[in-house]
Amino acid sequence: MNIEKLIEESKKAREKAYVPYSKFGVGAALLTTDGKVYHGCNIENAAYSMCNCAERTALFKAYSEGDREFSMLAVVADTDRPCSPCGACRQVISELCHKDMKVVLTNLKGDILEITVAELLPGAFSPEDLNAE
Ligand SMILES: O=c1ccn([C@H]2C[C@H](O)[C@@H](CO)O2)c(=O)[nH]1
Ligand SMILES: [Zn+2]
Repeated sequence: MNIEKLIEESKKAREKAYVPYSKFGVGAALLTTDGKVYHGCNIENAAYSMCNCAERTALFKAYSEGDREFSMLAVVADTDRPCSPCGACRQVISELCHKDMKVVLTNLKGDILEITVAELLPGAFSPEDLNAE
């Protein structure tokens, strides 16, 4: 599975977005090290703070199925710049994915930004911080 194919998967995921309030659909595709792809879309709610982003949907689906090892995450939305994950997703991605994992941010115009998990959230609060005495 290459970058272009995973981006296509993220676009398919975006078509499932439930976005009656923002009308802003986002898609994510998470590739496991053994080649499985988890789709995620954003899912909104009339109680707005309950909205779940596409990135966390994909990660939580994978974790809940027992998958823990990932090689790439692609995210797409109809944005001017490559879609930029929110702070909450950056925090969750930082904990659940390897710091060197590739993150591919893109938009419908075809702009692509390739970064790593570490670059998404430099200095992220991490599980190790809980162990300080
Ligand atoms: O990277 C992003 C940015 C935003 N959203 C969602 C949250 C909300 O449903 C809508 C508008 O913020 O887009 C995502 O799913 N991922
Ligand atoms: Zn988010």
